[in-house]
Amino acid sequence: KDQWEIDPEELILGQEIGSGQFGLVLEGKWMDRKVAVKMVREDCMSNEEFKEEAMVMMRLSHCKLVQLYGVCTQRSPMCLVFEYMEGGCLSDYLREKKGHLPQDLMLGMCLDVSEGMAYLESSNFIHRDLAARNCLVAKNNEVKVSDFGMTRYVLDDQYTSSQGSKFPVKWSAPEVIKYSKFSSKSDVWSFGVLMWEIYNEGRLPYENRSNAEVVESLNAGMRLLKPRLAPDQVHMLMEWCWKEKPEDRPSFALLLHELAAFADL
Ligand SMILES: Cn1cc(-c2ccnc(-n3ncc4cc(C(C)(C)C)cc(F)c4c3=O)c2CO)cc(Nc2ccncn2)c1=O
Repeated sequence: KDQWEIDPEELILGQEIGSGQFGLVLEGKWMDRKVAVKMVREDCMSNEEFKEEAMVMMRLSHCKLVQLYGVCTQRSPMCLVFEYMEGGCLSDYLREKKGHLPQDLMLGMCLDVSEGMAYLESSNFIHRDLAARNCLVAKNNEVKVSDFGMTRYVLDDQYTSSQGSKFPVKWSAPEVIKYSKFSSKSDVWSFGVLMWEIYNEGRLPYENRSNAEVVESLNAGMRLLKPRLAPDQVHMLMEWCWKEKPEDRPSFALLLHELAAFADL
């Protein structure tokens, strides 16, 4: 049997914790561990694609990535079994904690994400939709990166095409918006926006601007303003992530190094 195959008999399903991109997500129990179980609707992903994806994601293992434990393909709908993250998604968490986020917690969150992303970068794996909404919070307030690479299985072209209404323009690098040119350096651009979200306590970037207006202002060289709570040195990193040319942006390895230095680690 394939080592990523989980025996459905060992899986106990619980409450619904959300309706994800590909279908229902339930909390559950597997091998005495609390898990999150994502049911994948057949029309979203072919079985073969699904298994191949699972093999890739099983190999990507890091303490700051939400871990895939395995898959259940013997039943329909198939499901993905993940480590359970008590705190839910980071964007909701930031909004709930607004006004009570100490500086070292916000810096720690940026550091957590940069660690997970530096690992993906070293594995030549591109996230493609890095944002606070796609990070999760663990019991100990640790932040982990989630749903990396999963955009490749979204069938809704409102989401996948850069002209689509659901495309994450406000987190996307110029070369992604113009040419769909994804890279770890375009993930770095998104990381800059994610740092802005953290220091703005979960506020949405360019809140009352349309995607078209955002593209226009970026072309004019305009960038998101320094969040009130962000130290100058962190704002400097954000602006570095938003350099027009990908090669002028820092790597995640370098961002991790800088953020660790700010945290005196
Ligand atoms: C692992 N995990 C996943 C989730 C959870 C629940 C519902 N939808 C999602 N999401 N969220 C976002 C998401 C995004 C994508 C893109 C392709 C990148 C667009 C693809 C997805 F498949 C999902 C997904 O499934 C998640 C994230 O995968 C919630 C957890 N935990 C809690 C705990 C308490 N309250 C709420 N959630 C948890 O531990």
